[in-house]
Amino acid sequence: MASSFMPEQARAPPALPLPFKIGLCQLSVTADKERNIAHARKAIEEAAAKGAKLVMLPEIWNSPYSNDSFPVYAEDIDAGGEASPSTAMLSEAARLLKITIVGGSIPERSGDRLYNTCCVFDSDGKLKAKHRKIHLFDIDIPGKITFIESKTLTAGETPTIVDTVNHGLGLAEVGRIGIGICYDIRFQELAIIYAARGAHLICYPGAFNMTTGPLHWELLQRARAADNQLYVATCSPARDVAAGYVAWGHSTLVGPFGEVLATTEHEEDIIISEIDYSLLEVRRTNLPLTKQRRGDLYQLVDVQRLKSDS
Ligand SMILES: O=C(O)CCC(=O)C(=O)O
Repeated sequence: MASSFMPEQARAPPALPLPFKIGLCQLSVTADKERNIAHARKAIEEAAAKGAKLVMLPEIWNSPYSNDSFPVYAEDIDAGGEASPSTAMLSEAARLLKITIVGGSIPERSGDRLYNTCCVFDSDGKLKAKHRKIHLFDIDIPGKITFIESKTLTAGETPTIVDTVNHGLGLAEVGRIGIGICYDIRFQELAIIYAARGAHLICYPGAFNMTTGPLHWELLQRARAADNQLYVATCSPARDVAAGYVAWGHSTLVGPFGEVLATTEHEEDIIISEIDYSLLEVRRTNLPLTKQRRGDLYQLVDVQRLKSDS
């Protein structure tokens, strides 16, 4: 049996967690940051009270979604404490409620740069991972939507995968989770790499809009899940038609067969749904895609892993 003194490489892989509940908090977001933080905390507490062991928040939940707001609402996550009241709240909530939190995203200040960043906290309140949005949302659909995140934000440089291991119990609390933020979902290569690294679930906090949302939001989630035979969870802000950026809403959990397991409309909501990772093996046996891949004809290179191996 793995002892807590063994080095990381010598540990047996943690046992898959038993089925557990995920909570997706589709929150209203206002210009009042203090209120947004208190509101998010309340929603996290409600999801945990309903049995969620993993709780997820939307993209940019502490600030309006705009290039004017990002510099004003940005926090120095690495400094922590008073420099980052949003992540201080997430850490405390995770610790007190004994849950894992995929903390949506907030604007992050690091030196003279700004990022769109998702923090993952384990059930001890420890920051396990920080994902900086890799693909910035720069699009122009004339007459419909133009948004250029790169006006203010810098793109992240690394894919992010998190093991939620409880070493004491030798259990993967809520599994191995890949993280992407919104526009990151459009890039299938990222999801393929997460699947190849053993992710059970990919979490995409996101805020699609009224043009691309109806066409692409569910389509992309189901495609990422079906192609990679894993769970996909998304969490959006609730829709505010008076806001400068109107979010599509429709936070969703998709299963490893590409099936929508739980979803909602555009109002505030907390979705609670069950995740059972034993289904991954079932689906992968039904459709043995990994074994059937034609590596002799095509290959995808995991550049980060290649660099770390060399
Ligand atoms: O890809 C899209 O259509 C929307 C993406 C988005 O809203 C974002 O990345 O914030």
